[in-house]
Amino acid sequence: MDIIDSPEKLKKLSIDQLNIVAREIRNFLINTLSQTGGHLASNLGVVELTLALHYCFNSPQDKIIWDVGHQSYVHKILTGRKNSFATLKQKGGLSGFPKRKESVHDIFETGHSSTSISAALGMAAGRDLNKENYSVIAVIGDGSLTGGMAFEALNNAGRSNTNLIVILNDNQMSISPNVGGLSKYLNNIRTEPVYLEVKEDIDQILKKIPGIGKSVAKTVKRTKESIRYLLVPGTLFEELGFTYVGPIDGHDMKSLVSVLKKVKKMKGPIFLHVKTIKGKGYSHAEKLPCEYHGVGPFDVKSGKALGISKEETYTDVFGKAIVRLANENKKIVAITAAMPDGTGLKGFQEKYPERFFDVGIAEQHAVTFAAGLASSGFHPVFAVYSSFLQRSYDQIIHDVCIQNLPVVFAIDRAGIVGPDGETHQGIFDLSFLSHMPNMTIMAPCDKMELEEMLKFAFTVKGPVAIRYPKGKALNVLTSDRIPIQYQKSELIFDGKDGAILAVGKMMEFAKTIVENLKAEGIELSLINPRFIKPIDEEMILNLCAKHKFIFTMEDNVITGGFGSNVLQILAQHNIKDVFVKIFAFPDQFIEHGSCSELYKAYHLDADSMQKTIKNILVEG
Ligand SMILES: Cc1ncc(C[n+]2csc(CCOP(=O)(O)OP(=O)(O)O)c2C)c(N)n1
Ligand SMILES: CC(=O)[C@@H](O)[C@H](O)COP(=O)(O)O
Ligand SMILES: [Mg+2]
Repeated sequence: MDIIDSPEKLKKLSIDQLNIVAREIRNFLINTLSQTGGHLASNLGVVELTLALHYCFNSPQDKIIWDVGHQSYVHKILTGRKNSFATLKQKGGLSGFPKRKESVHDIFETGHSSTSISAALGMAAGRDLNKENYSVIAVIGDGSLTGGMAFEALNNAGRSNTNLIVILNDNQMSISPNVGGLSKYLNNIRTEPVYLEVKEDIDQILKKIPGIGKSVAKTVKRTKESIRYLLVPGTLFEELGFTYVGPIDGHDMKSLVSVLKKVKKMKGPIFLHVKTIKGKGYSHAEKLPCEYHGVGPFDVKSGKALGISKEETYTDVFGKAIVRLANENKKIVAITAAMPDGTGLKGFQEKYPERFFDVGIAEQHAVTFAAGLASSGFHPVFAVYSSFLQRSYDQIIHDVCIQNLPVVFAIDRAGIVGPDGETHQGIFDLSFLSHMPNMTIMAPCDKMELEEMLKFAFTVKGPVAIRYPKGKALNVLTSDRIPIQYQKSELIFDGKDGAILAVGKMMEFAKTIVENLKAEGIELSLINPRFIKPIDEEMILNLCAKHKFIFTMEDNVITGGFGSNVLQILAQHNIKDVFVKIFAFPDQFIEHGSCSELYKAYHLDADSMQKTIKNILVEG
């Protein structure tokens, strides 16, 4: 394996040698990820498939697009990046997803699911327009195939007549077990794996039937079709216009290489169905693929997580609170887009299975589905990561907000998420939700407030978004708090030298800053805005009457976020004598790294902000 630092070297190996490399790669993945963490189970499942792809095709001339990209580690190893794995997902280190700046072999960047077939079809169309000749291959998991974009692309590609290869990596798992009709359909094909072999024999069989010659070609075709229907229960992909090949064993190197070589020569859109086992080769991961989907450091022998924090997270707080609320309010129903564990809905799923809906990786559908439930008298909560909610922008406006339907958006992983990087940072939700009429947006500053806000959200007669961060749930403020009132902020400290308005998680930093500066004789007011929308305008105007300096803090991009909404109020009221400093992420994509490193890098940690505030106040 050490000598394989480019696909060219791989091509010189025999099938037996490829199998040895596969074993070595598995050991490498298990040992390395046991220290760095990462998406273990998905990568263990595609070792042979990735080797066979690089063996049979010529990347980067041939384009391989990895859907989601969390399973691209083997591809990274084979394209010269093995020695960077110690830095996986760390600041300045190897990304956990395909990145064009990392390698010419990373032909298209991914992170969110279900984009690969569209991108591949676009590349194939570009190739055809340029009259070039190379293969374009989308590798998509069965979970990602449940996303709407994948269906849209299949529909488009199937009738396109272009040469395109879609490889379905079917391990029957999303992060959790895969759901839905398509998953059931694939499972039926998996259990009746006779098509590929028999299809090749059909012509032979027909030739033996007397009287069938060229003149009866139509009859032959019809007979072939009916035999095909007999053998495969539904040929969805063929009906869409693809040539379906499979299912084949994705851990049998010989079959993979032989089929890929054939597929490479075939014309038109090809759908190759490959069966794999998530976590293959590491018994703990094979047994519990969901737990080993994404891991932190772990002990290789026992499989046990190392140094895992038993501390309660905001996800846990949400998960428990929603079960309690659902107990009192039978109209509460919960929706996830394939992430019951990550969003904390597992408890709800167990307690109220009939009121729980896993719709697959289908965030757009989830929102409109919630709107439908709300229209029939239910009060849905859609628990979703901030970055994945980006998918549902129009559905939130068109299906929820315009009709002012009571849907609660429980937005987890809001703000910086850290090691997953650009595609996963939840730093846009305040901006893209703020401009939606009828939307209420709240951000709790600690765990008690998350519970209170969730309770409050179900009393609002319209859409409500509550956004909370990844990680440990804190008790930031004291327990004697004023109850939540619509559009009302909360004054925490009253000072004379300036005011800080700290949204959600930023309250942790703001409180420290206020306390530290007080010790230095600087007295600041501290406000917990609670509502980002509708914003507490009265409070802002009162602050402006009293202070010359206002500091806003948010873990969102600066464009269109909370601070920018504050400035808008000042502009509308023609207030010119108050200086507003917005602490927010700049108008750029934020790379991977630990959360604390990223806050520091963007001068949004308590120390950096304290220095900036002090400078401003001292310089006047
Ligand atoms: C739009 C979107 N929603 C949710 C996710 C979170 N997510 C990452 S991987 C994954 C499961 C993917 O399943 P599959 O494509 O079958 O890949 P496997 O891990 O089984 O190899 C999910 C839900 C995502 N990346 N993108
Ligand atoms: C690849 C992907 O999108 C998910 O697996 C994501 O990495 C999960 O993030 P959490 O670990 O925060 O649940
Ligand atoms: Mg899968």
